[in-house]
Amino acid sequence: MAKTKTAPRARTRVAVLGAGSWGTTFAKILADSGADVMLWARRPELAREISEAKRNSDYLAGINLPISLRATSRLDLALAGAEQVYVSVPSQALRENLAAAQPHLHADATVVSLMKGVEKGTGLRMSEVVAEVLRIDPAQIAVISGPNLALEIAKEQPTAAVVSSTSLETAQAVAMVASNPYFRTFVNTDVIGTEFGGVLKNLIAVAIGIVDGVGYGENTKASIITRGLVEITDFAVAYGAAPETMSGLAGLGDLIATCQSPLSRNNTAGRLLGQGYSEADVVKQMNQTTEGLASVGPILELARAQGVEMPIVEQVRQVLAGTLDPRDLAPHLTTDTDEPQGERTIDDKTPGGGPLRRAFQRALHQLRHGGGSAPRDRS
Ligand SMILES: NC(=O)C1=CN([C@@H]2O[C@H](COP(=O)(O)OP(=O)(O)OC[C@H]3O[C@@H](n4cnc5c(N)ncnc54)[C@H](O)[C@@H]3O)[C@@H](O)[C@H]2O)C=CC1
Ligand SMILES: O=C(CO)COP(=O)(O)O
Repeated sequence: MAKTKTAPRARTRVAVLGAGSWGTTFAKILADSGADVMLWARRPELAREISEAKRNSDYLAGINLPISLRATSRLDLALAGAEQVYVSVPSQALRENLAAAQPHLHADATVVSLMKGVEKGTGLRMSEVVAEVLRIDPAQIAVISGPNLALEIAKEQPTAAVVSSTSLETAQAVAMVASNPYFRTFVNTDVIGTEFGGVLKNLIAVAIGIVDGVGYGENTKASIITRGLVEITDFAVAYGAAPETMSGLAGLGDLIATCQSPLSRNNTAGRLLGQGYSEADVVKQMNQTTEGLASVGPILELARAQGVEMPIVEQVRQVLAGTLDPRDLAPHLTTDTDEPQGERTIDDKTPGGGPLRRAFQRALHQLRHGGGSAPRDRS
């Protein structure tokens, strides 16, 4: 019997906007996953180096890029026929880049944010900026986040990430195109949690860098990471995230990677602050995007709006402003208000409330006001 020939599956045409360390690495992930990728670089000389030498010596020194990867400095060429558009520019530059891209974008294209920041001034998440500028169906928008230090992935070290969209179908379509033997993608529909996980871990990584720069050791760092996870979970849950997302790859996973690695720019910036450099000096020294520095202000404003306390992020703000000595940054286990302190002194795995937590708070309140002993950490 003659074998039926199956036609080879057409390669999905995708564009990646931004040829910095993550944009270039993601273009490699997509090309290695079998997609037909066009990478947009702002500078024509960088686009030429990527297309001709298959190198990006400014951002990914020593990495050989896939032969099939092409780059251009023309947005119209990058976007022509692209079914999926992955965006990896600094968060504060997203709006202007989207406005430039819009006339060349296919009406049905899926737009995928790879970014981990919020917009100053509006406090919007990147998917919200995409929705506001492009006015497309939310089902056309996805975000990708997780423990994804670019250089490790460019070296093809096995990594997992989360693709999130309010449409599971969209998340799955993106995950299909962005999966290969070294890059495994999981899907969810919790865009808020997935995005905030990436934004908030940067702030805790800056705090970790600061105490590292001061010379404090593992106890301090583990305390900050643990308390930081509670803090960022409280924040994200207050904005509608699922708590499980914060203990998954896009929350805890990314928090661990970013807080542990000297490859992290947020961690590095924090270390310089801890060594006594001012914010202005640090910004001058970092020649790559350091989202955490720009996110501190908007995140604290959003936290205030929901009544969420973020003592560690607040201390980072004070170090940046030069009003707190980096040596005084500590996992904030006490507060300076007269309020009952149950909310902040319970080491609770269910941030955001629950009957058990409320009962515990009542007991703590009684103890405190009835002259009993100090609250104990339950962990
Ligand atoms: N590098 C990493 O390991 C990862 C980065 N991300 C996120 O990806 C986003 C981009 O980060 P990276 O690629 O690392 O940054 P980068 O600093 O390496 O590259 C940024 C790119 O954006 C371009 N760009 C376009 N418009 C710009 C403008 N107006 N101002 C400045 N640059 C402009 C730059 O030319 C450059 O190619 C950030 O939100 C970051 O948090 C997410 C996961 C991993
Ligand atoms: O998001 C990242 C890892 O998941 C990269 O972190 P940095 O932006 O601090 O380098």
